[in-house]
Amino acid sequence: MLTWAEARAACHAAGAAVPPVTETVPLGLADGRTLAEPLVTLTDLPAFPTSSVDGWAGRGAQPWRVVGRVLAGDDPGPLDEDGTCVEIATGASVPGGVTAIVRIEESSTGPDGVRGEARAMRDWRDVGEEAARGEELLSAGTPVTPGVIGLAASCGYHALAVRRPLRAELLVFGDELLTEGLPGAGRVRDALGPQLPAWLARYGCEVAPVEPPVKDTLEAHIAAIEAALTRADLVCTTGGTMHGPVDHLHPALAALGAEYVVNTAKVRPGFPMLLARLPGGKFLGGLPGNPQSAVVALVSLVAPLLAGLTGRRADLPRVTLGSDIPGRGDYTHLALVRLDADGLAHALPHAGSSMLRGLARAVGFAVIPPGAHGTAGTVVELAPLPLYPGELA
Ligand SMILES: Nc1nc2c(c(=O)[nH]1)N[C@H]1C(S)=C(S)[C@@H](COP(=O)(O)OP(=O)(O)OC[C@H]3O[C@@H](n4cnc5c(N)ncnc54)[C@H](O)[C@@H]3O)O[C@H]1N2
Ligand code: MOO
Repeated sequence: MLTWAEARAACHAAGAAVPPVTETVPLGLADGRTLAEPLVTLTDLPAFPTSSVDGWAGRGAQPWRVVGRVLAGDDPGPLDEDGTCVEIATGASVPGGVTAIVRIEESSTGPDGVRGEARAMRDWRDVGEEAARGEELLSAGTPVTPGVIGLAASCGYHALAVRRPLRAELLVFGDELLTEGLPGAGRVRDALGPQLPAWLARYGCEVAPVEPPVKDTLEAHIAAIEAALTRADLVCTTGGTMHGPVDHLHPALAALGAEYVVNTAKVRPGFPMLLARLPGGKFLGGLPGNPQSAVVALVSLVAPLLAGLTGRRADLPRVTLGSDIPGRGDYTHLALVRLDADGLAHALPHAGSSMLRGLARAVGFAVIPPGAHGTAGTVVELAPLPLYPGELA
C-alpha cells in the first residue's frame, strides 16, 4: 500500500503525463484557467518614460518658463530649451530632454516662472523598469487569477493560451441512498451527489449534472462507468470501494481493463480510496462511501491529479497547530481543522468518517505524518478544501 504522500505524488505524475490540450481564450474568460505557455511580455513595462505625479517636467536650471502641457495619453515632442517646462499629469509620457519633475504641491509659480525642488527619488518611471520586452513574467502552469489577467492586459495581450477545462462526472453508488426526504428505516440521504460536483467545480472542472444513484449490480456499474467515460476526462465514483457483498467497483474496473495508479493508501480516514487509469487514458477516482472519507480521497487523489492534468504544481500550504492532534500509527492522519482568530489550526469535533458536521466548518485537513503526533505549536502541511477567501474562518 502506498503512503499518503506517495499516493498524492503518483496521482500528480499520472495527470502530468497526459499530453496537454490547449485553447486560446479572451482575457475576460481566462479567470480560473491555467497558463499553457509562459507569459512573455510583448512590450517594455512601462513602454514609455512615465510621470508618476502631477507637476512640472522641466529642463535645466530654474525658474522654468511654462511652454505647454502633457496629459496622460499624449505623445509629446522633446523639451529642446533649458529653462523651460511643461505641466505634466500622472501617467503622462515624459518629454525627451526633461531633467527633473517637481510635484505640483511642492512648487511655486511666480512672474518669472516655476520653481520647486525635485525629490531625490525621481518622480518618473523608466522604460522597462518593471519588465523588459521578451521577458518571461510567469511560467506555464501558473493559475490564471484576475491579477494575472491584469498583468497580461498591461503586457499587450488580448487573449491567453490556457489549458482546456477538464470535464468531470460523478457516479453515486448505493441502493440505500435517498435523494430526498428524511433518513430512516435503514436508508440515508445521499450526501455526496449534492456535494462533490460543487467541490469539483471549485477545482476548475466542468461538471455534468448528477444522475440518481447507480443500481448496486455489477452490470449497472460497468454500464454507468462506460457511459460516463465517453463524456468526461475524469469520472468520480462514491462507495463500493471495499469488498462487501454489493461493492462492485473493483470488479467493474477489472472488467473495463483499468490499471490502478493508486489502490488504497496508508491514510486515515479514507484508506480504500483509489485512482485508476482506463484504456484510452481517462481516469476514475474511486472515493469511499463514508462521506468524510470521500472528501479525504478528493483532496488526496483527485486534487493532485487535476493539478497534474492542468500543468499546475500540487504543493501544500502549511499551518501551525493550535491544539494537539493524535497520530494514527504508521498511517497519515488527515485531521479536520479550522483556522481560528488566533491564526492557528484547531482540530474540529465530529470528525468521524461517516460525519460531515466537522467538515462543514473546516478549511481542510492537517496532515499528521506517519509515526508522529501533532503537537500544538508545530507546523504541518494542510490538505486544503477549495474554499473562497470569505469562507476561510
Ligand atoms: N470489513 C471491513 N469493512 C470495512 C472496512 C474494512 O477495513 N473492513 N473499511 C471501512 C471503511 S474505512 C470505509 S471508508 C468503508 C468504505 O466502503 P465503500 O467505499 O465500499 O462504501 P459503502 O460500503 O458503499 O458505504 C460506506 C458507508 O457510507 C455510506 N454512504 C455511501 N455513499 C454515501 C453517500 N453518497 N451519502 C451518504 N452516505 C453514503 C453508506 O451508507 C455506508 O454507511 O468501508 C468500511 N468497511
Ligand atoms: O477510511 Mo474509512 O474512510 O475510515 O471510513
